[in-house]
Amino acid sequence: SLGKGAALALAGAAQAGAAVEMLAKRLTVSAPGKAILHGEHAVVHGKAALAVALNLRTFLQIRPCNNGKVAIHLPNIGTSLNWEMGQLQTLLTAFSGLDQSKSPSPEQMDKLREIGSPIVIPAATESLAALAFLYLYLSISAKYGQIPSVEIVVWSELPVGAGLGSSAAYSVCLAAALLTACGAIGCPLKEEKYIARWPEEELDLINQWAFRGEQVIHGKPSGVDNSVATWGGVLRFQSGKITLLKRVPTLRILLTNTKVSRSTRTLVAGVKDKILKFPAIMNPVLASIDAISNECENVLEAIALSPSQKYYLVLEELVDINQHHLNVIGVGHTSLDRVCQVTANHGLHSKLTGAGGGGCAITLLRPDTDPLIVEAARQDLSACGFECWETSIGASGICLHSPTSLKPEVLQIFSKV
Ligand SMILES: Nc1ncnc2c1ncn2[C@@H]1O[C@H](COP(=O)(O)OP(=O)(O)OP(=O)(O)O)[C@@H](O)[C@H]1O
Ligand SMILES: C[C@@](O)(CCO)CC(=O)[O-]
Ligand SMILES: [Mg+2]
Repeated sequence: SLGKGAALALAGAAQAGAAVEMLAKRLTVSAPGKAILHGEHAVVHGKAALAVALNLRTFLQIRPCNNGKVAIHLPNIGTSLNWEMGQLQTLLTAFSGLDQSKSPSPEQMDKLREIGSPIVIPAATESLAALAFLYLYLSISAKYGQIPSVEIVVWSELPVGAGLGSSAAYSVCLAAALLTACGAIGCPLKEEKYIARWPEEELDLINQWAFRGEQVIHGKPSGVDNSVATWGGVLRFQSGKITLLKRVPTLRILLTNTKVSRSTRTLVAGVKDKILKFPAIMNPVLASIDAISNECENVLEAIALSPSQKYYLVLEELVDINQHHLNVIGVGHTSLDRVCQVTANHGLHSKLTGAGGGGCAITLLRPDTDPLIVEAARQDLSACGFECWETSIGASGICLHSPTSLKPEVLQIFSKV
């Protein structure tokens, strides 16, 4: 019998006609950002993480073009880039024989940097966004057939590079749009539908390709961020195994962006160095973070069955302990300490989320936390120069939108670019 990959490739070829039809019109997709409740960094080293999809999304529109170019517009970072189709075509051979199971090689990355853009700084925001796009465009084109001249716009409600999984939402949107555009996966959006999702097998393929995009941006991602952007909801992730949590209580979370910029790639590399330098000291910390994720999962399940004050006390203690651990492994920041102190003054518990080193923190709220307390905490956090907002969790994963399902704000941004 055919392997999953081969079957999908055949299905992709059969959909080649659909690809041409697909690109006769615009296609809009969106994927959510995420917050990690527990397990950031430890998850890169095989431990468990718990992640939730946020109601802040990245939107991507892909439009057919007939100017012989492939263009990408990134209004969040003020960048627009384009390449001649011919220039990309000559590179396809370097990317042939690749599939979603292979990591980007150093030689391929060098080739991409050559044509990347006028941008030369290897780790700059624009350069990483361009490299991830080129990697996905070329390897997907090499495998399923070259994607014709297109124009792509990506815009996000998420702060970019702040710990809320903007890179994963970006990679998942790109993978979904490019795979749909070349007919490797179907287009589940029917005329009468508002929003549509792909079948599980195709979501799995999107997730695998998006992971490759994350590798270009992060270096050594665990895959938790692209998984939550693909599947949505609340999930447990360990060594590539994704378990969607079915019974979860409605959690109230306050998100705070310290606005201190950082790079996930650099922070992940720093933790690895520390583990190599002090294995006997760092490994027990990672094991403890793993135990926190497991304990949190049990407590969430218990709350979903019977909400009780005592469980929220446990969740708060776990947040405090993990925040200390994250400081120990070197991913804290004075701005994050400040968030913890300011919220503690209001009886609330916070920890960093994502890669740390600045970026965002989450503050756990109880179902009955007085809105006046939340407001007072918000004001104090704003006075520190931070931005914060209460969020709902468990949003849906990557989806396709009909134009009528898009908010006016998103339509307006797409109409301007
Ligand atoms: N909307 C976007 N427009 C352009 N580039 C983006 C966008 N979203 C993400 N990126 C790319 O992703 C990079 C940020 O990724 P990074 O992993 O450092 O932060 P994050 O994903 O927001 O946080 P974390 O990984 O900790 O959750 C940017 O430098 C840029 O290259
Ligand atoms: C820091 C990290 O654990 C989470 C970033 O959101 C990196 C990863 O898992 O890829
Ligand atoms: Mg990221």
